Amino acid sequence: MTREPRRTIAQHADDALALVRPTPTADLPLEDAVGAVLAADVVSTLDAPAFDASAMDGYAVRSADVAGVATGSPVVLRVVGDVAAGAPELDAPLGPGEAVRIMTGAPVPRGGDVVVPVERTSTGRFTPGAAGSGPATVEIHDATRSNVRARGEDVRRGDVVVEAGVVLTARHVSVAASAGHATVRVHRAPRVAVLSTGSELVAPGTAPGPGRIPDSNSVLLAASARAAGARVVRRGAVGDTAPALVAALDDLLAAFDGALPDLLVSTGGVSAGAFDVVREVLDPATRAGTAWEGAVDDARLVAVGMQPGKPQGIARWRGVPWLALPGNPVSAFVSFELFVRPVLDRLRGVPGTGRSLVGRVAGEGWSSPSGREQLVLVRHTAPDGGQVVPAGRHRGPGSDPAGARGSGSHRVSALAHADALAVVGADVTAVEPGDAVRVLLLD
Ligand SMILES: Nc1nc2c(c(=O)[nH]1)N[C@H]1C(S)=C(S)[C@@H](COP(=O)(O)OP(=O)(O)OC[C@H]3O[C@@H](n4cnc5c(N)ncnc54)[C@H](O)[C@@H]3O)O[C@H]1N2
Ligand code: MOO
Repeated sequence: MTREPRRTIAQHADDALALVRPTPTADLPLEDAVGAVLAADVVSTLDAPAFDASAMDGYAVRSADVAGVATGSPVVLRVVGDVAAGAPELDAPLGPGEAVRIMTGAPVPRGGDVVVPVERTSTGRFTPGAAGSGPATVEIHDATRSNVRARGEDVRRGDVVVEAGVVLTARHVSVAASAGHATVRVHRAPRVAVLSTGSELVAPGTAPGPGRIPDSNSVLLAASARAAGARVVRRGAVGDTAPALVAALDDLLAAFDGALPDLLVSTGGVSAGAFDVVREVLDPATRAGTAWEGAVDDARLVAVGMQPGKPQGIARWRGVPWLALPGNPVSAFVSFELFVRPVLDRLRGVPGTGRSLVGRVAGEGWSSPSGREQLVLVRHTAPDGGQVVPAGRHRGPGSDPAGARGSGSHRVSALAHADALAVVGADVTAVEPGDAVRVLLLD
């Protein structure tokens, strides 16, 4: 067997990122683009507001005519017309002593520069459905606010209103609509094929039988990738034989309507066991002379200086990037967060590299392996943050994340209990209560 090179988390993450490039771009209708990453700035084709618009239902007037209102002198103006939202601007400018009935969002006539809300006039209120009718004159009671929204005061034609690289939400696509667009240019959703290996695995919901357990990792990885914007095909529980794995990988290459996936993600079978089938397929010593020897390129089985998640595989299967994660559920989760998520982000066009760590304080101590970075599922002790403690249903002696009984990478309950992932430096052997810790906040 080939000796494993030792890599840091950062080095392995870089190796994984180097496998992929952003997906091609296409124009998508606005509603279909939510969740995708914007590939080109959205530039407004319109001014917003598009014209000087009324902010109130009321009367458009000339400020010169209503200057006396503030000093208590009554002002009576002639009502010369109506302008509703959606109507073109009136042809004639507003003359001295004139007012027009105007509705919210309607263009203010030339010459008019103040809109007096109807309730601040002698009219009191307009009657719905009675457009165009009303008293021939109006007395203005208050004209302290202009209530005119100036053309272009929010957005000017040519302004960038949404920047490339954002994960589009409903808010962003509504702004694109306001800016005159029906479509936006986005990166195609990454196509991700997920499979889990292990003859002990049964489909979720199936009674396991002796020695067998539910396949939770393929659910974890498929759901995580989908939530990260990918189109996912999941293949659960491939048995621990090389031909079964080879057949499953080839099936997955054809699972996206004839298009190749952008990424294969597997769990299990990468460590030192006699049935570690991913290792068997990737290791040059065991794949030499097999029918699938030529399918594997750039394969590396590495020991990453981390706990959990040490054994990792990376390769191309018939040219398709493949990240082979370890099988322990917490190891699979941590591996997704540290290696798969950044790859998905690069595929879907997110600029930069990932989420930043935030500072917290340990509410309890725990031990940490020397020479390896430690990833610990933790939970905040109060909703407002501050202290974190290791997560998991059965805590207390024996639940130390790096204690005598191993890293706890089998403790699935912690996945549901945690709200953050603490990252402890490789040189730290014990975290004491009150120590500063860096955490990734989990969604
Ligand atoms: N002699 C050594 N043994 C092990 C080493 C080592 O360095 N030397 N590394 C350990 C570490 S660390 C890890 S992590 C695991 C990784 O092993 P594999 O990737 O080969 O994973 P498996 O052996 O297939 O499974 C490990 C464990 O996880 C359970 N599992 C697997 N797949 C799933 C799934 N889809 N859903 C739920 N649970 C799953 C599996 O039943 C095992 O209990 O190796 C250590 N051993
Ligand atoms: O690295 Mo293993 O992932 O410690 O359990």
